Amino acid sequence: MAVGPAWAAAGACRRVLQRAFSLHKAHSVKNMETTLQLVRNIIPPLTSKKHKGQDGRIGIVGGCQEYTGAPYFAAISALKVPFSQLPSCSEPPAVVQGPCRAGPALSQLLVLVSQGADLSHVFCTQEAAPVIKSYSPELIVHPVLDRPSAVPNVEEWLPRLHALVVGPGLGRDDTLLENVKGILEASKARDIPIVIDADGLWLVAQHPALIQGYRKAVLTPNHVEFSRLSEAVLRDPVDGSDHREAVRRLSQALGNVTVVQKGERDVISDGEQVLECAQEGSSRRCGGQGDLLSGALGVLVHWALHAGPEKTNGSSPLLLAAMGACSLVRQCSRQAFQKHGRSTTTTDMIAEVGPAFRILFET
Ligand SMILES: NC(=O)C1=CN([C@@H]2O[C@H](COP(=O)(O)OP(=O)(O)OC[C@H]3O[C@@H](n4cnc5c(N)ncnc54)[C@H](O)[C@@H]3O)[C@@H](O)[C@H]2O)[C@@H](O)CC1
Ligand SMILES: Nc1ncnc2c1ncn2[C@@H]1O[C@H](COP(=O)(O)OP(=O)(O)OP(=O)(O)O)[C@@H](O)[C@H]1O
Ligand SMILES: [Mg+2]
Repeated sequence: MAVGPAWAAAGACRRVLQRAFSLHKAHSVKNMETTLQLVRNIIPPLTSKKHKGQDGRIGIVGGCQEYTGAPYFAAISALKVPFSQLPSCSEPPAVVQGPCRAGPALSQLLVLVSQGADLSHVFCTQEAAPVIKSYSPELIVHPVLDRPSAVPNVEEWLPRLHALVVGPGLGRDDTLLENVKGILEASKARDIPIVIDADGLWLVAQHPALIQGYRKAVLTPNHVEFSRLSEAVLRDPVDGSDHREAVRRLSQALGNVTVVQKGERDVISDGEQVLECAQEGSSRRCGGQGDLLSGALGVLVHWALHAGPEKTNGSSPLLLAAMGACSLVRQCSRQAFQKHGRSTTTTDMIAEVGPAFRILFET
């Protein structure tokens, strides 16, 4: 087979990346920069040639009586990641909220983007819906998750969604979890990328077969969720002395599903490569930062898979997406902490998504 220069360049870049991350600590700053350069490649350019929906619509599955903040944080962070899709004026008024695309000059367009765009759908319980809607008029909220018809109700929207984030604020009610099983199966059948977090991970720990071998899934466990999952899947206690190997093993056991273990450093693996995100964040550990990550990751996963191999230079798109989202959330945390110190909350971090994105990916 003829090997072209682009392929050779891709191979060389992959080897550089692999070598870079196997020598992790010594070159961590350089490695982060190498990967962030690839992340920049997957960000879709802002152009007037795009059609409605091309840059992504994200669905969040979560939100119940107890937890309304988590799905809101995930949905609003997906909405705030800049250069996402602008709503078209031809969208039905019932679902379009916020600015629409009517051919404004670039400067106006940038202002509109920084105000947010219509792309986040939340699928939650009846009780949670009015609460989530009241946080933001920009979110599209479907009160369907506790209905007997939940699966077909969500399935109806799947053709219009580019990625699903499952679990923030879902809770652990058996009926809801049963519905989410059906939603996961329907999404896999359509080959939709799925980010699984929080109670979605609880469900996966009970039924690992749900995502076993699904290469378009990314799991984002925190410390406790990671231990729970590892024990369920590997059936032995986690080796706390080697995070990288523990994450790689879990990913491999799940059939190379991408795993992002959040912590002081975020460890990311697809069962083969292992990356670490050591972007400076902050010491503030308020609730909701993980939800911010899962929402942003939903957008980046779509962008990375959509970008194609010439943009990712042969690297795993999901690893790049994870590295991008982790860096973004940590940078938001750092900037928010500089302004608000110990009183920083996740809402302060959301306000930093646009500026953090520019610093990381547009310089
Ligand atoms: N405002 C909201 O509505 C929020 C709701 N949340 C939701 O709350 C539900 C339960 O989530 P939990 O994260 O509490 O999950 P769990 O109920 O599994 O609890 C995990 C526990 O581990 C602790 N933990 C986390 N990281 C740790 C670490 N590094 N070392 C030691 N302990 C650690 C947490 O404090 C928590 O008590 C989920 O649906 C989640 O999405 C959270 O996302 C936070 C914000
Ligand atoms: N010790 C730490 N130092 C710096 N950043 C951290 C630390 N622990 C977690 N983070 C960052 O905080 C973000 C959320 O991780 P965390 O472990 O708090 O998730 P979580 O428990 O799921 O959050 P949530 O409250 O939303 O459920 C991640 O981007 C991660 O990089
Ligand atoms: Mg969480």
